[in-house]
Amino acid sequence: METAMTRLTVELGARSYPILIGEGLLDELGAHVAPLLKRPRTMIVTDTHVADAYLAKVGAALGAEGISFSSLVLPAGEATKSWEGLARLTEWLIGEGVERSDHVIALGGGVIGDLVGFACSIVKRGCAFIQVPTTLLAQVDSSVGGKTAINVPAGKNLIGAFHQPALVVIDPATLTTLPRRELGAGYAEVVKYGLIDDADFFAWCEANGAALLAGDTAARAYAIAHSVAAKARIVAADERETQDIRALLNLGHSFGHALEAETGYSARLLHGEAVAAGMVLAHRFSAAKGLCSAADAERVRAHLASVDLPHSLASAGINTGGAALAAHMAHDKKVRGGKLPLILTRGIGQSFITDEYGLDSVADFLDAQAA
Ligand SMILES: NC(=O)c1ccc[n+]([C@@H]2O[C@H](COP(=O)([O-])OP(=O)(O)OC[C@H]3O[C@@H](n4cnc5c(N)ncnc54)[C@H](O)[C@@H]3O)[C@@H](O)[C@H]2O)c1
Ligand SMILES: O=C(O)C(=O)C[C@@H](O)[C@H](O)[C@H](O)COP(=O)(O)O
Ligand SMILES: [Zn+2]
Repeated sequence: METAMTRLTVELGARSYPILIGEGLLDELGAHVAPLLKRPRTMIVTDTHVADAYLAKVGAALGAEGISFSSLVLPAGEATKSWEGLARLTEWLIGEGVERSDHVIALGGGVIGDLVGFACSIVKRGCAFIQVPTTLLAQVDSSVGGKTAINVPAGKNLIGAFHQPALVVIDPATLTTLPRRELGAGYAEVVKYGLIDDADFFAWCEANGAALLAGDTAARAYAIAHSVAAKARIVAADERETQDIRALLNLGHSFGHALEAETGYSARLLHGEAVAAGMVLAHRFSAAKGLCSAADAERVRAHLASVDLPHSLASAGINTGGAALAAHMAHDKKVRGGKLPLILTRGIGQSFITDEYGLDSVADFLDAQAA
């Protein structure tokens, strides 16, 4: 019997692709992948944790459709999104005889998805890839939209490319094995969609976030479909972040990426955790500048705190001065004409982009937050 599934499309003309969402889809992966292949062969890239839990299942699903595969299992964790990880992966793909028309499968969280996407954008000047996200974060955000990258010491995702996947297959059943801390990190990106432009969805998060994190499958299914639909709409409107639309997906990230840099892209602070703290800082900065009410900023902080996410510099484990944090922000990819546009807000669900505030003012604000 076929799995019940939701099908969305990222509308990008010739680069359009489907997003399939359904419990149990991993078991049917071969049937969805087969029509894309020029030869019955693929390469799976994953990490150690995901390989233990799902590589055999995915292999069986491909085998059932007569698709042979080889696999590369990389170390789990953010450090794999690096020059070393990229070198290892690209050399492996070439050793495996990857062809431009092959479809490499990224099976894992945002680290594997971002790394595989970037490798596929440059190997043989570009081959195809398929996202099979297994974390909440990757299912609601990173698997869709084609931002691919590695981190370098100067900053987060500074070396990368826009390279869209050919297909995204989301099986929320994989979340049953995901540790609670990782679920929380993904949930921060769910809340982000409410804060960008959807106050009703933020209210839904306030009412349902705890249940979602505790394992409510209906809440998870709703949050994934709603988030991915929002992301697909934004990406379709501004694929390469040139029109001040896609940049809204960066809400909380200019602050958050600085916190990640400060903690060395390590397990001390996960990406989603940094984004949670970053979204509180963006709202508080907006309140400090008289753009939004202090009550709205507090509402955001209170919800993230209620689900045990970092919601301040201190709870994110940061005691660095504002100038050092602002210095990280100077490398932000959104900088134009020497100015960093910030994603700020006029209230819940009313975010906007502005380059009115300089990094000096951000540094002063961060000093006050640390005090
Ligand atoms: N490209 C984008 O648009 C985009 C968007 C958001 C985040 N990101 C990037 O995504 C990365 C973070 O992704 P992430 O939070 O998925 O982290 P991750 O890929 O490191 O995965 C988190 C942890 O969960 C484990 N794991 C994954 N799936 C599992 C499962 N089903 N069961 C048990 N364990 C599992 C992994 O092995 C890892 O230890 C960051 O590098 C961030 O910059 C990219
Ligand atoms: O898809 C986007 O656009 C986003 O901004 C999604 C973010 O959640 C993601 O973390 C992204 O990688 C951050 O953007 P970046 O351009 O600063 O890497
Ligand atoms: Zn993010």
